[in-house]
Amino acid sequence: MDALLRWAAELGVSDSRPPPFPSSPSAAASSSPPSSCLGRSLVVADFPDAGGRGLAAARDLRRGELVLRVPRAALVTSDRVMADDPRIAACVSAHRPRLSSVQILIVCLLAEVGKGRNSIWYPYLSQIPSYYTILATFNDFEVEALQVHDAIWVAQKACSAIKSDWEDAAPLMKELEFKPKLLMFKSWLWAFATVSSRTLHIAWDEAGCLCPVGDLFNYAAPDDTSFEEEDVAEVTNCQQKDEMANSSERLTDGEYDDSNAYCLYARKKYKKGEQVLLGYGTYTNLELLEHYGFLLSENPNEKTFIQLDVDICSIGTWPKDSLYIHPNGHPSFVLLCALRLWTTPANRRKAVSHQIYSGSMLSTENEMEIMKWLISKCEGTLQQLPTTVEFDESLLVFLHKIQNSSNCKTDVKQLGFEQEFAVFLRFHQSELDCSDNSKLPVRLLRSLERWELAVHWRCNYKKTLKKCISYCKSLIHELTFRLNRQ
Ligand SMILES: C[S@@+](CC[C@H](N)C(=O)[O-])C[C@H]1O[C@@H](n2cnc3c(N)ncnc32)[C@H](O)[C@@H]1O
Repeated sequence: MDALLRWAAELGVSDSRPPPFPSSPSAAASSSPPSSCLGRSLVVADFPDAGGRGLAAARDLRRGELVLRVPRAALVTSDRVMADDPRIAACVSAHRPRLSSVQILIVCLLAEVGKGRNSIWYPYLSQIPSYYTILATFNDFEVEALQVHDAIWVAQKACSAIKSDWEDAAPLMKELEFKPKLLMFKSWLWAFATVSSRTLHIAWDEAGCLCPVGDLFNYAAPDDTSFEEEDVAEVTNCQQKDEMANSSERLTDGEYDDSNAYCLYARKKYKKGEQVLLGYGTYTNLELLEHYGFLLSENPNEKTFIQLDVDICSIGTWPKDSLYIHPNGHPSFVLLCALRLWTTPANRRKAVSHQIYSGSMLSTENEMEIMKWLISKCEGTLQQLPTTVEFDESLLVFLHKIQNSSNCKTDVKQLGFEQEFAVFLRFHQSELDCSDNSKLPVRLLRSLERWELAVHWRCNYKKTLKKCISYCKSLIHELTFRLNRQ
């Protein structure tokens, strides 16, 4: 990491705003770059429960403050790799019409990896994780563990799309004489996951850019970023007005700006030592798993979908993905509207459409019918899934413990789940031959990590359905009370 931070400093990456002009020309010429690009606003730190390696505030940070600047020279982009290497440029241009910008960036990334120490990005490339847990890396056992048909389908589709991209790009990579290891699907998957989970948006390339040091920020779901009065006062009083200028518009965390650099900003106030997080976008947990390989226990953007008949989905002009259940168990506004319309006799729909689109309840009876329908749908869905929330919660405890166990044979026996673990081992054609004080092999530990993610996802899914049932029951109770009083 020290080598990366030194290399980045040499390229002008910095966590402090550069002075408007050097104090004197001789001082500018003689000043050597600092030994680290961090230390003034940020430091690298470990956050075991929130993304692992990440960036912490090196001092108290103000909202809207510039915390990292990464000049274009440090960014890994397809155009930069090709500008530096005419052979790659010539081969890519011959294949370009058939390839997407993401495929081209992946090929450029693998080409740089193939250069080893001769790559100008070597200090950066050697700090990129060596494996990922995005959905496409899940094997059949782990995919099955998601249990919910839609999620299984997303995982399978993600993997087959990446495979087909790899096959399409194979002739180009052969022409570039990639080493056999880099031609393998495993390498493509690694590079795909790197691009998927670490790129930042740039205007001139849909695939984005890899941003050394800037890609060390972990994720927090974007929340309501409306300006609080306190923040406005802070901006008004701020001495560094130039830095804070436009900070009300700068509630996005980062952008490639006119100074030819990627600039990243604190999107809220941070106390020294706190983890500084970026909101990469609003994602459901399945999307986070698909693109980034993790999920959040509390995700405000989570959407829980249940199987709906075609006639419900097509009853309005609403997009299908707006028909879902919120993490607190409440049906989404659109799901509620669609169900109100669907439960109304066809000949009356037109007459009540104004009421429905404004979000009003049609009648107590209609609302009770919807709530009963939702209860039965959620209960039916839960019954069809092979395990319960309680089982999944215990399995999660087991999976967590077993990954940290130094005595797996005894622990598997003591913690239960021997049967599930035997199926897991059979899938991996492994036997539990680890003696006391030995850890499981890395291959199995990584699979356990992905299995845990799958169980975590399905457990959250079921919990939301249970919350929906409780919500509907309490509403029915309330409506019955109202009806009885009429
Ligand atoms: C841009 S990188 C962030 C830095 C990364 N932790 C590292 O060590 O290089 C994004 C990856 O960090 C991890 N990550 C980010 N935010 C996370 C979070 N809130 N919880 C768990 N993992 C997270 C995921 O593996 C994700 O794909």
